Amino acid sequence: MSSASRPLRSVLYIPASRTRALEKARDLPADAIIFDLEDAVAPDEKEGARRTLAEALGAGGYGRRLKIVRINGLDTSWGEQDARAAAQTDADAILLPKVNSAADLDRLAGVSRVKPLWAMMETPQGMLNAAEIAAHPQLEGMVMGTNDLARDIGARYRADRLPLMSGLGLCLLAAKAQGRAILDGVYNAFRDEDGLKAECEQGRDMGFDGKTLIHPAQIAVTNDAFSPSPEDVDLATRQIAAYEAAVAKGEAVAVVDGRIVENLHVATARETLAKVEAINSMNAE
Ligand SMILES: CC(C)(COP(=O)(O)OP(=O)(O)OC[C@H]1O[C@@H](n2cnc3c(N)ncnc32)[C@H](O)[C@@H]1OP(=O)(O)O)[C@@H](O)C(=O)NCCC(=O)NCCSC(=O)C[C@H](O)C(=O)O
Ligand SMILES: [Mg+2]
Repeated sequence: MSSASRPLRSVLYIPASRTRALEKARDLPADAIIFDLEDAVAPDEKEGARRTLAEALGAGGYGRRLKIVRINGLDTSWGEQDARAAAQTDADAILLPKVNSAADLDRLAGVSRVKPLWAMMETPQGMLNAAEIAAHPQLEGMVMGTNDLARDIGARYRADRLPLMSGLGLCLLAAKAQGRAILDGVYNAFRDEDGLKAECEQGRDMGFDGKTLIHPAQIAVTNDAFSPSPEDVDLATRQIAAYEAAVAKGEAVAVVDGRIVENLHVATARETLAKVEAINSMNAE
């Protein structure tokens, strides 16, 4: 199953050096996992984390969740070995941090041709080159790195994320133009449920497929925010029925709840129902 047809609402980072967290994740209801060899792992632990991760993936137990390995940058002493090691596991994709251009992905593709690639979008140069990065033939998805981005542009934290909006928007447009998945950045205050909920809803409304997370306590809120609500399902069902009735009468437009429904709205409604089906099918496992 490709990542396009599976839910990506909640995507949990797990430091690859934390054996207990790697074990715990097998039973967590996150849609996908990013096994992190980069920022969550201290320099002294990098080599050990690579081995620990290979063992954890070898042991399996992560079900149908998308499994992504975030390697260290290829300009570090660990990056190339990380990429080679990740290529030998059953991970679904390799995530390259701090991607500045499509050439960075070419370099990773040279080391690992076998796995789909994901790109961390978290540098000013990366924002400006988002279109060429999204168009890379081996790329499957993008992940916003809002901590690095905020640092690089000198932005302060704001609940409305105004300073980050141009970067988020550029990457969203680039990903959507190429049909790639795109995930929102992390919410650092992992015990603040209300703040997380607000940021999830903002990302969802912008068009992100899901949100990256740092702690298991963030999964339920995020799954809820990125799942179609019962009201969404009800509306979608009524829109499809009304439109089909209109078409049967030779008309191209229906009206539901005082709003027009055309073929494009019906396409969205069908996608909503398909998303619910994909979520139910994943939950059934
Ligand atoms: C933030 C943490 C350091 C907190 O860890 P801890 O103090 O251990 O939390 P808890 O005691 O509340 O943990 C409770 C149980 O949950 C497990 N746990 C904790 N975190 C995870 C996790 N991420 N995945 C799976 N399981 C997890 C603990 O083992 C406890 O289990 P149990 O023993 O059974 O009770 C910690 O959460 C953490 O390290 N989080 C990940 C941080 C991380 O990955 N950072 C890098 C990614 S963010 C980033 O780099 C974004 C981007 O690049 C950017 O620029 O923005
Ligand atoms: Mg980062």
